[in-house]
Amino acid sequence: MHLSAASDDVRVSGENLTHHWERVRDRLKGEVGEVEYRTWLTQIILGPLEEDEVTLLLPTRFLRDWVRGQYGDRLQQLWRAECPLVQRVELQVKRGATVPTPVSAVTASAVIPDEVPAAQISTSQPPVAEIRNDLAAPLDPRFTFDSFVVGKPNEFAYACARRVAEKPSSPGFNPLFLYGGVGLGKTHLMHAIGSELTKGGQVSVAYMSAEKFMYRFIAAIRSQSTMEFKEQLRSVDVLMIDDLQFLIGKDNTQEEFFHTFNALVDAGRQIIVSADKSPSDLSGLEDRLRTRLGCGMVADIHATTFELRISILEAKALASGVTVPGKVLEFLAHKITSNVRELEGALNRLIAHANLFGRPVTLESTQEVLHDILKAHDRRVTIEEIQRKVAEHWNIRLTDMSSARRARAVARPRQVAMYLAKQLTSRSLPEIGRKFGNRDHTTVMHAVARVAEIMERDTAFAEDVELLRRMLEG
Ligand SMILES: Nc1ncnc2c1ncn2[C@@H]1O[C@H](COP(=O)(O)OP(=O)(O)OP(=O)(O)O)[C@@H](O)[C@H]1O
Repeated sequence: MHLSAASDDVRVSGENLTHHWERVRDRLKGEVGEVEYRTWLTQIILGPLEEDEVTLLLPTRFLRDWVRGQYGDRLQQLWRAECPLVQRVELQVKRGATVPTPVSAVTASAVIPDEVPAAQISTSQPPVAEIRNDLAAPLDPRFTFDSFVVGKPNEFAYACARRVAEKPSSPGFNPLFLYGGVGLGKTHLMHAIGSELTKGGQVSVAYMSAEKFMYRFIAAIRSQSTMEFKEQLRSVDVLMIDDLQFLIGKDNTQEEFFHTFNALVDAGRQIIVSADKSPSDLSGLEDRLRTRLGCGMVADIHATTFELRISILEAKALASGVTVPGKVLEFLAHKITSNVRELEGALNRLIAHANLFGRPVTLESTQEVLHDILKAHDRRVTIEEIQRKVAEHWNIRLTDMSSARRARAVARPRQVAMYLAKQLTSRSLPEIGRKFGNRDHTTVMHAVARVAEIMERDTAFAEDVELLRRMLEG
């Protein structure tokens, strides 16, 4: 019954009830302040009074929970004080509830969208963190915990991610802040958490890059649908924002993110953020945001070790079904140390090549196929290193690299060292000559030509030189 009598002798008319509600609202507004009121409370619509219970309607489940959690008790007290017939306040979701008046140029949205049924919010297979209007990006089904190779540099971040996936919003783990250099697995771990959480279809997850967050926010301002945007974000169970460093210098977006962040954490939802630096090092982000970002669990992913790179390569090679010799994996792990993305890219190219041409992967084919990548990764080799390696290889004294001795057992390795110095460093012939006991540049020129010539006809010698080159380049 709409606006029924609360007791036999005292009745509350619809008009009176509205009047009481206005007074309750005004008092609340006075208590919480204009901004807070505009953000959360303008959307409450007065519903029916039944017995001693007044119903207040909100357009979404999220808002209902929020208002109940933050203002529920206070609303009840104010109602009781205003109208003694009202003893209880019931907060309900009303589909299609509209805001009576636009709130402001930026936050106004004449129509608040219907509450999204849980089934619609949660994802289907393959897991897609989609919530209405493509707000979030899809999760990559390849990025799972199973496909993530764990080693010393990432074991802590992995353990934290696992923990959040098992028990979101646990105290001490909210927010989860993952940070580390480029291509080290932050996005992979976030998607893995998302996929795990959406498996049961009960949890809604929104994943997006900080950049997308900003563009969506700007678009919402332009189309005057900021409120809808806020609502969408604030209705998820888990919000994941990747590459937060993008928000540095974007003050308005930071502000919006800060409010969303607070609203979600205060409502017991999980936030997961990734960045290239720790919260304290993200100078350019507002202090209050940095403080809040750092107050959950902060986990860094360190640069990979040789062992981790080998394990990752082994796992990816195995999954591809192509046999990649251990020597090739070691070679790649030595050469490509920057990040996992590049390592993976190199391996993928080898695998694609092997599949395309039906040829086995060898060290030689690897060097050929990855010529450009390897070149870019050539590390700076010094002439001293070359001399040391070559002397060790032919078992001669290091001092013989610059001595005047001309015996072939000494002269040939010295020539090889000069040849490699020319090939692997950017030093000029005179500079190389100086490092080899102040020899003339023509001596170096002669050595380079001589070594190349012998390599042409002596395969064993050529292999020796190639091996030395690979070791030095590694
Ligand atoms: N430990 C790992 N095991 C398996 N694959 C990994 C691992 N670390 C990274 N990768 C892979 O490396 C690639 C790059 O990882 P990802 O995109 O997660 O890096 P990121 O840290 O988010 O980088 P960016 O800073 O550029 O956003 C992905 O294909 C990912 O699957």
